Amino acid sequence: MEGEPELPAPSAEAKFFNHEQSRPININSDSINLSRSFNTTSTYNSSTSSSSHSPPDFVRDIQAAFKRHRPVAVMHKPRRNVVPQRETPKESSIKPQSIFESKKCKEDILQSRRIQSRRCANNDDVSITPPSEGATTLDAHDIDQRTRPQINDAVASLRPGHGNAQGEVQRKVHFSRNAIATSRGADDQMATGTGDLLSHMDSLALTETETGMGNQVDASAAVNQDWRNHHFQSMEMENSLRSEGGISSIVTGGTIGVHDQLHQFGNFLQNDLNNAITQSSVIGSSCVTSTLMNSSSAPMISSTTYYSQSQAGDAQLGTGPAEEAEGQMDVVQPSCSLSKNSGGESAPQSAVTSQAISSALATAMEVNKSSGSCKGLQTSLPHDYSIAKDSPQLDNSYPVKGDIPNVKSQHQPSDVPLSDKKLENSKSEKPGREATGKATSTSRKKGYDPDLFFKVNGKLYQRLGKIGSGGSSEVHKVISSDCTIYALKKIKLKGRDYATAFGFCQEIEYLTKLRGKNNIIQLIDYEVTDKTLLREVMHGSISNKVARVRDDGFIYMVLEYGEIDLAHMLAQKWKELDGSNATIDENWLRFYWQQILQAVNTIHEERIVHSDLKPANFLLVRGFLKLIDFGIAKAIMSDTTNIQRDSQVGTLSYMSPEAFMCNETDANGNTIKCGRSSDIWSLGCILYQMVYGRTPFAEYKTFWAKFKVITDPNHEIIYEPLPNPWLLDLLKKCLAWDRNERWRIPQLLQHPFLVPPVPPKSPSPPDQLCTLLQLIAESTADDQKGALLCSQLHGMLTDPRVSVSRDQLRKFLQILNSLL
Ligand SMILES: Nc1ncnc2c1ncn2[C@@H]1O[C@H](COP(=O)(O)OP(=O)(O)OP(=O)(O)O)[C@@H](O)[C@H]1O
Repeated sequence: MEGEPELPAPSAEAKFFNHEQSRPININSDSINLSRSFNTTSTYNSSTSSSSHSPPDFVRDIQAAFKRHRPVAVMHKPRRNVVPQRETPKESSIKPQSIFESKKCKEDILQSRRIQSRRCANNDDVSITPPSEGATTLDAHDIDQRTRPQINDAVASLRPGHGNAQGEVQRKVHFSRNAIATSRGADDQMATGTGDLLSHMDSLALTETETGMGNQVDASAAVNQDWRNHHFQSMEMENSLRSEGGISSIVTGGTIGVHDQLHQFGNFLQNDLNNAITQSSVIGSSCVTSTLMNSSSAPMISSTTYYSQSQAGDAQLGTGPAEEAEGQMDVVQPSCSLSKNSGGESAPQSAVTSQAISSALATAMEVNKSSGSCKGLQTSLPHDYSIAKDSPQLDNSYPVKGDIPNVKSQHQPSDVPLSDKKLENSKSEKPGREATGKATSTSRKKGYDPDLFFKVNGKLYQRLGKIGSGGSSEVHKVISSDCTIYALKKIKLKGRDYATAFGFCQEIEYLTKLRGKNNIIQLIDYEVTDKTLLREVMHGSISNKVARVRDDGFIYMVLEYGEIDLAHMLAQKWKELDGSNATIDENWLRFYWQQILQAVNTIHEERIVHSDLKPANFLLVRGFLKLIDFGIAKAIMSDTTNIQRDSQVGTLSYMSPEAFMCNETDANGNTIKCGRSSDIWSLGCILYQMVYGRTPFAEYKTFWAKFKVITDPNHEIIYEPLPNPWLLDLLKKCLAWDRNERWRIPQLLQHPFLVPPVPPKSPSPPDQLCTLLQLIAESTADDQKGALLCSQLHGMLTDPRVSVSRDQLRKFLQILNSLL
């Protein structure tokens, strides 16, 4: 595995904006983009080039020239988080007892729902008072006998019949701080879905208790597996809801500031619901929550709420006329197991977002409020539904899962002692309120919660978790209103210079150009919020390229979602091989190498040089590799084969010699340029890594060491012996130092490693005889008899109906011999 190159001394902030260049970079040990501001007299000879500056000057030059952060995709330190598959949080183990308890709990719930459904007819309010602060984790058996029925009762309030088609039911849910609450039909339009929700909850409970995964649920995995199902279920449900007059089903948990949060989402959907008295707007009905309330962090109802999924996706929000009322706005229902983690990248999948469900409740409450039927909304709940505030087990961050045994706080780092957690909670309470207030006002203004949704061209995408972040962007996993998973790349423009912004817009341009090419990641939609900027950059009318974007603009790119990148695939592959002497399976290699070549061929045919090819930029989408990240790609002008670069760009370990020396002059006085062959070098590095498990210059750890060897034409790359000599040959064809000697993609696609030469067929005995006879006939052309015999024999041998025995042959030869 490759080590990290040490880069030239970064500045204190390690972040530069090069006014001459197009991009800012963060310099860290992972990656580097170099600007060519140190373009001086260096030549192909590395020693010359490096010696043309004293190191401190050079360092300064380079620092000034670094453009943007380009992490080196080393296999052992991939930047992208691999989705943990149903990872179990350390803090919350499920004990058999818990499972047993949770099953019991489920029965309790079912029972209490029955009771509750009767109560519902009487327009009960439900309030669950939160317990004191403290614990962050709760197992089912931690829920004491007193609280469980309360929870159950609360959940039971979701029973069908709580709202009904006549519209007389006006159930309210009051959330006290940290309260777990359940939903109820907000009014008649919310009646029917409750039943669906409950059935989902039931099945969820079953799922969770039976599988013993009542803690963290891998949202992504679940989403991936089930979204199609969910989609259909959603549609089904939508239809049924429409025909039945509409409902809203809501399950939620509560936390501090819940009313604010409820209010904001209420605003978001108010139009929908107000205009849709007879329409359905089903929110999150399919999701069952296991809710952990934490007042300190939650952007909305709870900082960490686990949606355990059973039938996620059964409901759609904002469909039908309600949606129309919203004005083309697609609203995403949180149908899938979701994970929201304020911690961001480190645990994208573990984070669960509960907000849509919470929001649904908010909506319901808003509707109730606005309809004047919400008198119970702010009131306390009947005490039999309350969870004692001082309950020893349940505190402000307790998970309440209804019938789900075990959840844990995601928000608080697990290594924080409990007492500290308490402290943090109490400390953060106030800011939490303030933050919530802010979020609320933003949400009110925008009509949706920006912490939860992204809006691109009027369409909402619900955030499922952060996938990763590049040098310039954040990439999130999102779900659209039709339950399709996408990746959403968000680039903040504020503070960047206009030239950089132009670069970002160019990525959009390339992706637009590459639409329909199935080995390139597909751009589904995009929005540059700063329209003036977009206009300016696209028309090339930026007057001051070094000026910085001052407004809070963003670029959003909705992209096809890739499951895993090649860097992770390789890491996984090598992990599997670890300890054994085996090498990567050649067929596996061929399969993906061919796809890599085809993807790059696609852009080369479109006269685009990628300039940052590395395993992390090949994503697996539905089993095939697709190329991503055209952030520094460049178009080749029609009259040339090279691209014009102001700067050195790329990721060190995969950068070609000419990329290091771009724009310098070679020994013959020619300017060194980058072109398609630079990409071929990078491909060679990728192939080398696929074969040997490390990049060709991995042993050179520092930037300088790498720079020196890569730019040295006499440096010999070490190739360990390989069983297949063609593979070795292929590597050498890609990693030829002289860019003119490197093979091009069409040739590489025909290389014997991919297309093994077919051995020539050895001629069959009759063929040989025929040839022989031919020769004899020619040599005895003067002897007519001999020639006749030869042609007779030839005819016999070539006629498939005639079989000639050896004896016959011998006789013929004897005759022939006597004649000659
Ligand atoms: N369509 C996608 N599907 C899934 N994951 C993606 C997708 N696009 C990007 N990612 C993930 O997000 C990471 C960052 O994305 P990308 O490389 O496009 O951003 P960047 O800011 O240009 O990064 P870099 O600094 O590498 O150039 C990628 O390494 C990849 O793991």
